[in-house]
Amino acid sequence: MIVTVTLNPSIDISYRLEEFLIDDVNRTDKVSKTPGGKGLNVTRVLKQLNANVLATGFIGGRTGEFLEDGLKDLSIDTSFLKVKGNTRNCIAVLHEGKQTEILESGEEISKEEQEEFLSLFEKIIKKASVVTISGSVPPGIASDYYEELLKIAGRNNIKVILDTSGNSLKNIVLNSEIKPYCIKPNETEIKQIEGKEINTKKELIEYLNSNIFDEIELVVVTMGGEGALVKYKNEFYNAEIPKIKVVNPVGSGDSTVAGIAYGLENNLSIEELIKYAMTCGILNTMEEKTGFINVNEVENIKNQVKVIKL
Ligand SMILES: Nc1ncnc2c1ncn2[C@@H]1O[C@H](COP(=O)(O)OP(=O)(O)O)[C@@H](O)[C@H]1O
Ligand SMILES: O=P(O)(O)OC[C@H]1O[C@](O)(COP(=O)(O)O)[C@@H](O)[C@@H]1O
Repeated sequence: MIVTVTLNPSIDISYRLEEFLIDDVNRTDKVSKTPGGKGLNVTRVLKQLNANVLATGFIGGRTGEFLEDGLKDLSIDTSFLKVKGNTRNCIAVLHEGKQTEILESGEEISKEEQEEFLSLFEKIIKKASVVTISGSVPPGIASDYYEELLKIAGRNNIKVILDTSGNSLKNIVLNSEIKPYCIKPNETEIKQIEGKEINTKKELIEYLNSNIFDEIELVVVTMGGEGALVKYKNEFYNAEIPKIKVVNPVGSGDSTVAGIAYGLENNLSIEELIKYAMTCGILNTMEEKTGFINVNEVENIKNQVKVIKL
């Protein structure tokens, strides 16, 4: 089983506009509202891949109920901790080929709620082989909270894929006693870890060879339409992907994480795992909906992804 952790889920609202008018009124009938937050996008794609998946995290209020109902409609198993604060909304405006996002930070999670979640997490991961942890943490949660989750997963010998950014990622890579099995930074996030200038693949390889990544077995640095550079057990792989028509790229990193989790759960070879990860990311960009792929196209796209050992 794969457990997906979304500590800061959201109702993802997307508005598509021909033109985005600043300091003016924008009207649209092209609206979508889906259960979101990075980990729930991961969950939906895993469900589409027929994986045995359980979603957990904090939810609260009417927005939390909307979110849980949306997952139930997709027959997704959930075990959320209900909290006092309301689940947030995140808005993406898709306009003129661009994507402008307004992400609420979410409502505060109390110390008691944080403690309660650690107990719930310990209980539900007993049957898991892979855990994904995605996204930002809501207010009230210290940046080392993810380390607590890693310790619990470590005690239970479970592989963790961590997809986060900013201080949460920095803290895990630079300061955490225990490391995740895999991280999936994009090009911006990898530079944020130590504020490094990384302009070429050669520089990226040099950076990934530095000892701060020694204990992380799998590092997947995604590069949007340019595919990814992957470090696995000190070997490097370049993932070359086909040129496709992008409809909506929101959630493609999350879909990539779903592909990695699927690969680990099914003990795929590293080449096959990278192909699945890229395929899920690509297929998500080709859809209007976030955290959604056309499963009928998996084989076709996978055959067009090239994984080259460097
Ligand atoms: N323009 C694109 N064309 C094709 N595939 C894409 C494109 N953008 C993203 N992808 C796919 O999704 C993956 C993750 O995208 P990326 O933008 O790097 O992540 P994030 O959403 O985390 O910023 C890429 O490695 C690729 O497989
Ligand atoms: O948890 P965070 O980091 O605040 O991000 C939440 C947002 O990220 C998204 O998952 C989109 O992320 P990506 O476009 O980076 O894949 C939205 O669904 C969600 O609103």
